[in-house]
Amino acid sequence: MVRPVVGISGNAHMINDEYAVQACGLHNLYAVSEVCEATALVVPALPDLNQIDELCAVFDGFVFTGARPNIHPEEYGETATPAHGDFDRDRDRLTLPLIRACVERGVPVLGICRGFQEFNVAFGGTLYPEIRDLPGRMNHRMPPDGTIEEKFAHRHDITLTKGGMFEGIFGSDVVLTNSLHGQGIKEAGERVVVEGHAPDGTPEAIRIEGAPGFALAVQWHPEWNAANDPVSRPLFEAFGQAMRESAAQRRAA
Ligand SMILES: N[C@@H](CCC(=O)NCCCC(=O)O)C(=O)O
Repeated sequence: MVRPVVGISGNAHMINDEYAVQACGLHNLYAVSEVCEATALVVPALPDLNQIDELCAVFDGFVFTGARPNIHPEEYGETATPAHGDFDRDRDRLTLPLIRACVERGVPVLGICRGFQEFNVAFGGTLYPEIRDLPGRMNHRMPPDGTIEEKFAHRHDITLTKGGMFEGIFGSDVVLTNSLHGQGIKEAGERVVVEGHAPDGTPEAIRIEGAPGFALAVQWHPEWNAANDPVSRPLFEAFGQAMRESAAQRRAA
């Protein structure tokens, strides 16, 4: 049985401030390979090199990964300010239409951190540029100091909608996760259903209403220690199963 082939979104990166590359966190690749039991291939976030229809035809699913650069606020009708930080416009221009196309076609998609924010913006939602500046909110950013393990350590609970898809996957309505993001959902998009919140009310888990396929996204980083984490593993297992079922249906059609 051929394993599902999964596109993992790349990110613009400069080596030594002079050599442009597309980068992808290794944990995303290992989580998809080891837990989804799938072949993980990096898709360069370069709209000029990719055709949306071809990507949807070639891949059995996509993971839209985390990334430090933010979605440009003009993608959700707002004007950039210094608070909005750095951008990756090529990634915006590929991932937002690709997410919509995958959902329409029933191609399974999983969003992580920036990818979670892309799901919301792709369906008409908006973002806060800096969660920690909002009254009553925590600082959700990656700790500035410490080891990489400390930066990806569990940080807060997330309360999930009872009877929702995420509770069904995790087997609990409260889960413990890491947190490495500065931005977050301000207004949920028209078809964006928020199923999970942090203790300060920040949206942390969403699904796309009416999606024929797997279309879930989380604000935290489940790819970290995915094979062993009791929250990450079932999420990637569910994603892998959704891709196998979707691929079998497409082959049978
Ligand atoms: N840029 C967005 C999304 C944050 C994100 O995806 N973080 C993952 C990378 C972690 C790091 O390298 O800092 C935001 O800040 O909300």
